Formats: sequence, structure tokens, C-alpha cells
Amino acid sequence: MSASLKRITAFARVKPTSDFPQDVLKFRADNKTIDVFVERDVSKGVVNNKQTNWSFKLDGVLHNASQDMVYNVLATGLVSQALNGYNGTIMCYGQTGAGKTYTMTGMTESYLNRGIIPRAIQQVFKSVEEHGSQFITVRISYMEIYNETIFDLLSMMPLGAAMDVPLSVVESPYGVSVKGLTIHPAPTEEVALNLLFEGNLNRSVGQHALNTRSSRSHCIFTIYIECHSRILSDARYVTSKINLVDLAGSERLAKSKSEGQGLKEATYINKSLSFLEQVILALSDRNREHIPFRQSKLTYTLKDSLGGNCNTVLVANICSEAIHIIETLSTLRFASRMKWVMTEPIVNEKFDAERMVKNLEKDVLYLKEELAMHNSLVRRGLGWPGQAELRLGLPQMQVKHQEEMLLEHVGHTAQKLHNNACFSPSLPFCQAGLVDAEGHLVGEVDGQGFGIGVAPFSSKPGGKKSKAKKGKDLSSPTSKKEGPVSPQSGKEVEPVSPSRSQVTTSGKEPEVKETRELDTISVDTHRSDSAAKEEASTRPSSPPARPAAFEDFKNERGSEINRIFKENKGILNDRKKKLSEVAHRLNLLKQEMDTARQALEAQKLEREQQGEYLNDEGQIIIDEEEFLLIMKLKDLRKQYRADYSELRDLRSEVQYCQHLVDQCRNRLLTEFDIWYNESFLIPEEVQEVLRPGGAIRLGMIPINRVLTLVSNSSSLVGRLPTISCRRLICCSVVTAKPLFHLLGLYQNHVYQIADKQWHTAS
Ligand SMILES: Nc1ncnc2c1ncn2[C@@H]1O[C@H](COP(=O)(O)OP(=O)(O)OP(=O)(O)O)[C@@H](O)[C@H]1O
Repeated sequence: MSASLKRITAFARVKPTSDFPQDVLKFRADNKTIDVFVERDVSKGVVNNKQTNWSFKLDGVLHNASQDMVYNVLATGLVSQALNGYNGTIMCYGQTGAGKTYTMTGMTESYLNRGIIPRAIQQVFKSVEEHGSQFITVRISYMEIYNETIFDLLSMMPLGAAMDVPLSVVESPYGVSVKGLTIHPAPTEEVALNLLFEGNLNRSVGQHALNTRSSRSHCIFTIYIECHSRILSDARYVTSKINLVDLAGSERLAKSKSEGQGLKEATYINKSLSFLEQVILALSDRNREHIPFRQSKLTYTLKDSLGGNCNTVLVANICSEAIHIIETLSTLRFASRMKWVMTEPIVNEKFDAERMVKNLEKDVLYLKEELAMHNSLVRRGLGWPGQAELRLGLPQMQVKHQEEMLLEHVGHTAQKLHNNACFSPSLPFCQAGLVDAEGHLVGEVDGQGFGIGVAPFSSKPGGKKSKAKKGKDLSSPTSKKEGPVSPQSGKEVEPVSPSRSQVTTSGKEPEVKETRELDTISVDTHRSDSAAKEEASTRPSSPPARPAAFEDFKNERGSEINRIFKENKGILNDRKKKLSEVAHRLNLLKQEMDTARQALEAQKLEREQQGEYLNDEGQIIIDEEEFLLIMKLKDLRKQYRADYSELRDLRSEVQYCQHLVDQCRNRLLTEFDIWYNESFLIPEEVQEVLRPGGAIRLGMIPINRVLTLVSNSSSLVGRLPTISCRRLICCSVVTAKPLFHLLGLYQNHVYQIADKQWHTAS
């Protein structure tokens, strides 16, 4: 085994339960081994050779572990390594409902329970601040593989012929990448978190018997890092990427009771996971020559992470209940096989060819100047004819030789640069003159990663695109390449956007607005049949005033989300208060430090004026007052650093809590809208099709079925395959009969429906 080969590390994370089966699962004291005991199946007869106990040794077992601890064990090292140029992948695998999304993203309601992705973002940006000597750029992409099709969760390109150009995995000498996936610059932690939140809103989720918010796709969040030295004018730099993978959960259909679209999704999920298993089996067998990476999009996309130059960590999420023991066994089997897979992490060192050429040109110039100076010195010198030539001869020849070599090198490097460009995976984009969201030439810098370049067109059928926007193409920020555009609103993503996300300082709760974005988290708007019928029968002849209805809603149907909203806001306000306290403290410390520094300067001046005393070793002797001032300044500096670190953490916490509050507020308002519309506005026959068992199921909705319900609008809407749960809001509008009845309320949406869009009006 070569020294640089490294095994994939595999950890088990156990979902807590109040009903822990002591006789079925046992964790040994080494905190690495799990013993599983399954009772002999009596139905198989007395002679039954089936194994009944197993033992799995992994790299660690995380039982009753907090999110903080999980991050420290699994991710801190990997992220630090990424900052030194090593690629890293963390992947969550396990049965549905076992806690993969909880581990990867965490709970959206709580800062403490945030998962690996937001914490990794925080660690990366903390390092960016701390590494003053390095110029670090961070970029983000977020994609999902749903029913064997890749979607860009951060796609924001104007709609074109896009739907006909699906994203695809491509391979090149630089590794695998996803052609057309957008990569977004993230200059600050807030922008990166915003991209995470935006992407999460677009994820495909559904509901089944084992999980009310089950991921129906495999999601990959990638952080791309590029570090240049600020100090050295060095052509060398390092790049890396961190892939954070939340796999969809395997599910037993008998248990999950998935049907219809859910069944189709489950079939795709199970199939792709079984391909993943086959790849892992092949990789762990050293005699196997062919590894079937290309069998599925998932295995092909993860090729670098599984068998390439990556630090890879697997988290096997397991449910500890006895009822799930078979799934737990299969997850643990997968994890222990993973441990046999080798990767070969290497530093991704790159050379900026352009800078190299410039450096070499500078060298040539310098040598030429030296030569000229030498010549003039020789000419001015005494000497007899011929002496100058003799003196000049040798150095001139040397310099000339070096110059030629350098020029040759320059030419060589330039040629290499040209060749690289030609072999770059992004060649088709180069030729087409496309650039990524940052304005980089495609593949210009790293050419690796899961995504290179820009989705040339829309990538997700039914995504949030707008033909209206297409009309405005020329003026749109994207077409001007001025920077990233919010996938939701089409507005530019600002590094800090308090106006969009901040809680009003007045402390007043936002009023219900008639016209506002409906682009929010999906919510379960279905009610039981009887409840709906009851409401329908008690529906008033004219709808109540919205503000009054909102108050009722907050106290009754929306009380839970209202409670969470208030709780989050309380936490946010508390953190903001702490933040301003720490900021105030820092200001005082700064003043104190300035005063101490001035006093020290004065002391020093006085000492210098009076004449200095030296000890035997020649060191200056200072008086007690000066010594005390130095010590005081040292203590103050130490305190300042500690407080500054606290301030930075609090700032991150405030940003995160702010997102949570915004999400909750949006959700509250959206739920209210849905409830209000269903209770007072949308005709009963339309609601009929949206009820459980009706023509449309919550979760993934075959759009064609929705469209046929609209008597005269089908010609308006073209082919659109499926839409996810969150777009149900739009759906209920589409199905409203007559369609234009709701024009006043939903004019933006109706306008967009007419343009074949499912996108929030900006
Ligand atoms: N370690 C944990 N501590 C507390 N709650 C947890 C933990 N793990 C999971 N949960 C809870 O269990 C539920 C299901 O978790 P989650 O959605 O993360 O499962 P999943 O494995 O991603 O499922 P799927 O594959 O269906 O998407 C969530 O409500 C989550 O909050």
C-alpha cells in the first residue's frame, strides 16, 4: 500500500429513541463496535442456519451525540484539510427517516441543532478571516439527483431552450464534473448560508409513513475553495472542494407505504442506492478491474469521492428501534464495506500560467537591465581596445543564454496554457463564450468539481424561471454578467441583505401583505376531508378582513408555527442584544488599549530622552511603570482577541437566526394565505382535487394532470413534467375555476402561468 493511500472512514450515527432495544443492539466500550442480535426466525424451521448475530467495527459510533460533537468528529479535520488543498466528501447514508438530513443540514428551527453544512460554511469563513496571508475565494453549488435526473438547486438562468438540455456528468483528466451546473461566488458567510437556504427550498421532499419530510432525491452541496498567497507574488495556488452529500433514504415499500409518484421515486432511490453498493463492492475488491461508476448518475457524480483523490467520510445513519433492525443491518454492512475502499488524497496544486509568464517576463527585463548596466560600465572603463569585448564576452554570453532559455520557457508556458484550455472539460462552453456565474471563463481556474460553468439554460423542469424575465434578458443582471442573481427573485444576491431578511427594528410583527412573494417553504395544506367539508359548509358569504383572519389564524391553525416564530425571534433578539453588548465592550477595550499605548509611547520617549540603561547582556532596562504598562497592554490585547472571537461567533449566530426567523415568518404567512384561500376563496370543486385521495397528491404533482383541470388554460402551459410540493401554492391557483376569478389576488402567478413558468414573481 502506497503511503498516500487512505481508507474511507465510516461512522455510525444512531438516531435517539426512547425505546432502545438492549437485547438487539449493543455498543462496545471501544465506541467503535456494534453488535447486532436478531432472533432466529422460527418460521424457517428447526434446522435454520441463518446467522443471528453480527459484529461491525467502524471508525466510531455516535450515540446520543450532539450536532456539535458530530461536526467535531466528522468534519472539522476534513474542512481544515480542504483549506490546505485536499478535496473532501462527507456522505450520509441510511434508511429513510434515520437522520441523514438532520445530520447534514440540521433542524431549520434551531441554531444549536444546525447540521454539518452550515457549520462547515462557518469554519471555512472563520479561516478566511484568520488566514490574513492568504487570499481565499469561496464558491458554492447545490444540486440534486431526482429520479435519475440532475437538477441545479441554485439555477437562476433565464428560461430558454433549457429544458431540452439536461445537466449531465462529464469526465476529463481533471475529474468528474456536472456540465451546466451553476457555481456561485460566496464572498461572505451570509451569502453562502443564503445559497444553502435557497437551495433547500428547491429540494424535492415528500411525505410517507416513515418520514413526514422525506428527501426524495440525492443532494450534493459543494464548497469550492481557492487559496492564493497574498505575500508571495507566487504563481502557485491550491484549490479544493468539499462535497456534502445527503443521500435519499432506502425504503421498504411495505413500511413506507409509498404509492403513485412516491412509489416511482422510491424505486429510483432504491435502484441508485443498489448501484452505489455495487460500486463499493467492486472498489473493495482489489482484483476487480472494472468499477461500474457509470451505471447511475449518483455513482458517476461521486466517482472522485469514492475512488479518487479525496478525504472521504461516510456517516451511516441508523434507527435503533428493533423494528428497523434489518435496515440497520444492511446500513452497517454497507458502512463496513466502505471502510475497505481506498482513496488517494493529494494537494490540488495549481499554477497560474498567466502569472508565471508575467514573472518570467519580469526576469527577462531585469536581466536585460543588468546587461545594459554592465555594458555601460565596461564602456566607461579604461581598457584597451578589445579588453571590453573580452570582459564583456562571458557575462554577455551567459545573460544571453539565460534570456533565451527564459523566453523559451515563456513560450512553453504560454503553449501549455493554450493546450490546457483545449483539453479543459469546459471547451464547449469556452467556444460558446459562456462564463460561470462569477464571470469566470468556464474551467478557467480549477476545471474540477462537480460543476463547471454555467447552466446555459434552465435546468429544472418547472423550475423558477420566467419568460417575462427572458424578455428582459438584456437588462437582467445575469445577462450583464454582473454577478450572481438570486434564483428566487432574479435580484442580485447582495453580500448582506438586511432589507430583505432583517426583522423590523420596531419590533412590530409584519402585517399580512396582499402582494408579496409566495415563494416559501412547502407546507402541508391538506386538511382532513371532514374538516374541509365542515369548513366549506360554514363558509361565510363574504371573506373576512385579512388582518382579523390572520389574528385568528395565529391563535389556532397557525399557532405552532407562530410559537416557533416567536421563539426564534426571542432567540434572535437575545443574540442581537449580546452582540451589541460585546461590540460595546470591544469599543471600550479599544479605547483602553489606545490610552495604554499612548502612555507607553510617552514613557518610552521619556526614557530615550533621559538616556537608556543597559544590562550586562546589552538589553535596555525599563522602569516598573513602563513594565506594568506593557503587561497591561498585553492583557488587554488578549482580552480583545477573545472578545473579538466571541463577537464573530455571535455575528454568525445572528445571521443564522435571522434566516430562521425569515423562514418562519414566510411560512406563517404562506400557510395563512393557503388557509385563507381554501377557506374563503377557492371554489369547493377545486379543493376536491387537492384533497388526499383526490386527483392531486401533495408532494410531487404530475403537472399534466393539474393542467387538464383547467378548462381553457391548457393551451397556455406547455410540457412540464413534475413540480415539487412547494409549488403546490401555484397549483392551487392554476386549478382555480374560473382561472381569472383570482386574477386580482394572484396576478403575478397567473401572468407567469401564461408564460409557462413556475416562478415567484419578482
Ligand atoms: N439525532 C437526532 N436527534 C434528534 N432528532 C433526529 C435525529 N435524527 C433524526 N431526527 C429527526 O427524525 C426525523 C427524520 O430525520 P431526517 O429527515 O433527517 O431523516 P432522513 O434520513 O433524511 O430521511 P429521508 O431519507 O426520508 O429523507 C426528523 O424529524 C429529524 O428531526
